[in-house]
Amino acid sequence: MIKDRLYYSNIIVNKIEENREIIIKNIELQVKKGSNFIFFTIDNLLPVEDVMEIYSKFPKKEEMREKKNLREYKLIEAQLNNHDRILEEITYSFQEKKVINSIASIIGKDDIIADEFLYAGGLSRMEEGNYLNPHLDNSHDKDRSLYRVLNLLYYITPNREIEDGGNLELWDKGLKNDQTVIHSKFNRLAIMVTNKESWHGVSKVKKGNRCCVSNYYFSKKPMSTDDYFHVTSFRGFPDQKIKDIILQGDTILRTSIRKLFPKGIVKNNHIYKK
Ligand SMILES: O=C(O)CCC(=O)C(=O)O
Ligand SMILES: [Fe+2]
Repeated sequence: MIKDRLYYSNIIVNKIEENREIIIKNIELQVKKGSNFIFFTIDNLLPVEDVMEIYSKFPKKEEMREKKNLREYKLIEAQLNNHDRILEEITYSFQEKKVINSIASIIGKDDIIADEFLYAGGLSRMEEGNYLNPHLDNSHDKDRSLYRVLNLLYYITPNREIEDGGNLELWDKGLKNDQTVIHSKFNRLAIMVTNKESWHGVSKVKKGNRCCVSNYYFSKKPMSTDDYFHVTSFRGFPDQKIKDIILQGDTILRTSIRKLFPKGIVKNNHIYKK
């Protein structure tokens, strides 16, 4: 059996469909509570031996690009053809039409387009001390013609405990309230809406590594009714008061630059050049 995107996507769709009822109930509850930041997780996505194989081929620290600043400290790779073929296959399996359709029908949005250039998607690796501060994802795609609407995060590092840090944190009740912690557990797919309220981040990794395969879905229409545009906007974690002020200033600065130069001044090289 060739482990290609078709193979993975068949398993993924079956898993989503198996969980359809529970996911829909969960989303309905969130909507009822008035949340616009919808998310859900699907556990045991792939057979364990398949995830272990993907994990074993995941690029090592030295083979990835380090992003290190006040906002984030992590390793990324979008240039998938520099690595084992299996990594490109698992990443793009989430972009197969039937996976998109299955998720789209659950979310109730029919005009979803996958991000074939992996603009800010692809592989990410976080090691001890790495973090991703609370942020709103950039509202649009690389040409600023489509809205980002969903983020799919598939965690593949075995034996990660919640105490090891590196968990996905969602401010689904607003930044002034406590965040919901999503354990970045082995073989878990987390799916979250991205809009102007979806503040999220990754807590500092305390132990081991945290490998993730990520994909964005786009759409001509946003997840809400009104139009909006924002650059990736960062905040401090709740205990980082000074960093919070600095990061808010940083967002204001980058927003003003973006107003002067709508396509940005530095070329974003976090894309898959085919
Ligand atoms: O790694 C994660 O769980 C979240 C990643 C993320 O939010 C991002 O890359 O924008
Ligand atoms: Fe994000």
